[in-house]
Amino acid sequence: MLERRKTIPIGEAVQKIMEYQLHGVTEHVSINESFSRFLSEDLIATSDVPHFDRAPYDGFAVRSIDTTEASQSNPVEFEVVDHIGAGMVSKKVVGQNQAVRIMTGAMMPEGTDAVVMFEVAQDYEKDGKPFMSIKRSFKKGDNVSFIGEDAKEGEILVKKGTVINPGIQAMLATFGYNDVPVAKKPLVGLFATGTELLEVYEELVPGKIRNSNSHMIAAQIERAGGNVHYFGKLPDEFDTCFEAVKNALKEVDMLITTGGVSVGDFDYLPAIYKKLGAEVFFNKVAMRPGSVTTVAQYNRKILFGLSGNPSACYVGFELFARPIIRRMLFSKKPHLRREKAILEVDFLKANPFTRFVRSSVFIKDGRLKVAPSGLDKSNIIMSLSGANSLTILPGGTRGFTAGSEVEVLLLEDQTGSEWPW
Ligand SMILES: Nc1nc2c(c(=O)[nH]1)N[C@H]1C(S)=C(S)[C@@H](COP(=O)(O)OP(=O)(O)OC[C@H]3O[C@@H](n4cnc5c(N)ncnc54)[C@H](O)[C@@H]3O)O[C@H]1N2
Ligand code: MOO
Ligand SMILES: [Mg+2]
Repeated sequence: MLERRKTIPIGEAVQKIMEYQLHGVTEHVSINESFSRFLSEDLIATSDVPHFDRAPYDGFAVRSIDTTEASQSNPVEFEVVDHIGAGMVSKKVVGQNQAVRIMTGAMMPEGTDAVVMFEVAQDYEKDGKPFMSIKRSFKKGDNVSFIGEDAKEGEILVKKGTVINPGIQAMLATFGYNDVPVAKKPLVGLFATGTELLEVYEELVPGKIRNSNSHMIAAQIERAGGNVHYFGKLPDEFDTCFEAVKNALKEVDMLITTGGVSVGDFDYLPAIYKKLGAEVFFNKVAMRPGSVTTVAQYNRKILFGLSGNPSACYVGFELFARPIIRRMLFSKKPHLRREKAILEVDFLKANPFTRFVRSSVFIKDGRLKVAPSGLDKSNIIMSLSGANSLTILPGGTRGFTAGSEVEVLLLEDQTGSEWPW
């Protein structure tokens, strides 16, 4: 007899998974390998930046007090007693009406408190000695880049769980993080199930199709920040699938399968979970596509039984597996970012369930707009290539007309959302 499944709302399904706390693990990687990894500790300023007062221009370091009387009609003369570039430190203590020729980035010599740019000074020689004169006054601190103006020692500059971008790379280097504490990438096991599946390089034959889901999910796992362990494809045979799933679980942090989760005669995943003794969180969600998505836990490892239908599989991954991966990367906002956008075209399909329409968001006339990226059926592959978002069309509506405001989940955004439901 057909097993009746209990349908639960999407928010409840996500909550059930998120309640299951899987923790992130720290590892240290060289700064050269840290780009696009997730920080596992707050990034703290280990020193002031800059850590010495320095010249922001090429010119002359002077004592501002010596410039007070300078004007167009009264040039004031300075003897140039030293000459330094960035990285050099002057040993001179600068006295009255003395100056040091200084280049951008060099440390301010003792006694000086202002920099005169070359453009406003006249330099010349007298008796074989260098001199310069100015026709305007300078205040203490004019053209000086002060200690700590960029960052103060001890400041928390970037929170843990943030993805490392080029700017963060610069900070890490500035503060001497040669080894960077990052979240270890969760290892996500992956199987494609289905007797109909061919490898990419195989010729098409009647009744068979090429396995596209595992290549798609592998990319989604990497986009989410995980590492993929692809175990291959399995035929729809109970014993083979059971053994493969049971063994694979020992090697990974979580396991994804695609296909075989519905009510068909060869859909073995529900029976596999049962024989394993796994705790099933849900096996029917009030959403399209992906309604058959099944999630369970066994031995503190989460099993994601994603649909075999490509679009359903894709959506199931983004809503349920992505937040778990991001959580293990210490993200405080592990879910897809939710924004409002204006629908560009009519979408008049009535549906009792919430739909997640593969869509393309774009900016037009300064506003975020959205349009479906292709056919909206769960067995469709082609609408996925142009999808950078999922438009949420709540259940119980008669569809939406162009110009309506709708909510979208952004697939390629790194900011994320704390809880979009
Ligand atoms: N009587 C019912 N039939 C179905 C129901 C239902 O509620 N009652 N649900 C439908 C929905 S909704 C979906 S979604 C699918 C889910 O099917 P399964 O998750 O069991 O997946 P399969 O049966 O194995 O395959 C479905 C479909 O997807 C193709 N497929 C599978 N794997 C791949 C792959 N790796 N790459 C590309 N395509 C793949 C497969 O050939 C099938 O066409 O069930 C409905 N049926
Ligand atoms: O689960 Mo199916 O993908 O809803 O269409
Ligand atoms: Mg099936």
